[in-house]
Amino acid sequence: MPDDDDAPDGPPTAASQNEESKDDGNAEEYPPITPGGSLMLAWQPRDRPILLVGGGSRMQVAASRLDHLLNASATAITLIAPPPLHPLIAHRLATHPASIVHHPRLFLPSDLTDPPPSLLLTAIDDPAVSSTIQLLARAANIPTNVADVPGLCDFYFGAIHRSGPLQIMVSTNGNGPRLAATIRDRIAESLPSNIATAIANVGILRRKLRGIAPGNTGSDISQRMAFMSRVCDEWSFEQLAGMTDGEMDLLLAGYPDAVTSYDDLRRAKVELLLSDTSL
Ligand SMILES: C[C@@]1(CC(=O)O)c2cc3[nH]c(cc4nc(cc5[nH]c(cc(n2)[C@H]1CCC(=O)O)[C@@](C)(CC(=O)O)[C@@H]5CCC(=O)O)C(CC(=O)O)=C4CCC(=O)O)c(CCC(=O)O)c3CC(=O)O
Ligand SMILES: NC(=O)C1=CN([C@@H]2O[C@H](COP(=O)(O)OP(=O)(O)OC[C@H]3O[C@@H](n4cnc5c(N)ncnc54)[C@H](O)[C@@H]3O)[C@@H](O)[C@H]2O)C=CC1
Repeated sequence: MPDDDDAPDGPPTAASQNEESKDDGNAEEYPPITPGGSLMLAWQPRDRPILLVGGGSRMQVAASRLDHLLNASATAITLIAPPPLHPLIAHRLATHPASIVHHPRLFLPSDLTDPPPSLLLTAIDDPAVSSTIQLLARAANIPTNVADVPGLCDFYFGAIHRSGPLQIMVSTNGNGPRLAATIRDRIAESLPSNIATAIANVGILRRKLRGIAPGNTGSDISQRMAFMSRVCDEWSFEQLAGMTDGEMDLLLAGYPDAVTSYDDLRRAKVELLLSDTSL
């Protein structure tokens, strides 16, 4: 009997047998698989319907979920929560009326069908109702988070740090949520202060690059990727954060071959300025 607790239940499938037969003898060269983690993604809710159930005040869980949704630009949130509402939720309803529809009542099964949400979050203090909602959602294949009940969650929330375009989520995979927040704070403290500007500038540079080299063949893409990778590796966060629009254009003038270093670019800029004034 194999003593592998992580092995999936049931007989091997055609796919798993096929995987075994593909072992080419280089197994020790490949990174090991460590099951038991989470699939961490960067979900883009956009206008897809999302259902949030609960609006309580004790631990502010629904209020925090709502803020996460709004920060992710979700625009089709339905909130099912009888009064009283947490004051932060009331404030968000007032400031984001186009993105949130509030029904001041208890959950109804029809909330899962009319329309079916792409995501369901519950933050309520009634475990029996929580598990009924989760059973209905599971039957309808709706990914669900039941705050406080890991066994009923298809996905967990994590401790999140946000700075402009940068977002970092720490998960302890259910082991220590409070520790996740502490680790998040330590990571945030260790980040350079200009990191958000550096990332935003790289975003601008990448868009400019696609403007001057819009090709979509495999080699166009590889060339753009190699150039951007070199810029990101060779320039420091500080240099990237300080990059002006004109410097970006100068840097891109070397595309696809030269990736000018920060010092060379500054020197080229001075030379350009000098030659301009000598005209
Ligand atoms: C599984 C998970 C499911 C989910 O909710 O998604 C879950 C479950 C449970 N939380 C419990 C307790 C606490 N949760 C917090 C705080 C947070 N909890 C969050 C996520 C998660 N909590 C998911 C796992 C994430 C991971 O492990 O990485 C954070 C990170 C994100 C967020 O919720 O937004 C947010 C901090 C965010 C921030 O600060 O920014 C605090 C601390 C505090 O409130 O200050 C406490 C008290 C201290 C303690 O217990 O550690 C209990 C026990 C209840 C009991 O004892 O009865 C359970 C149930 C259980 O473990 O069985
Ligand atoms: N991150 C986490 O995982 C954490 C989870 N929790 C848990 O999350 C849950 C919610 O906590 P709080 O936000 O403090 O809220 P709360 O406990 O103050 O209020 C519960 C809310 O649920 C609503 N509610 C109850 N039954 C409902 C139903 N059938 N339909 C719609 N709404 C219903 C109530 O009207 C109220 O707004 C609690 O069980 C709490 O223990 C608490 C701390 C951390």
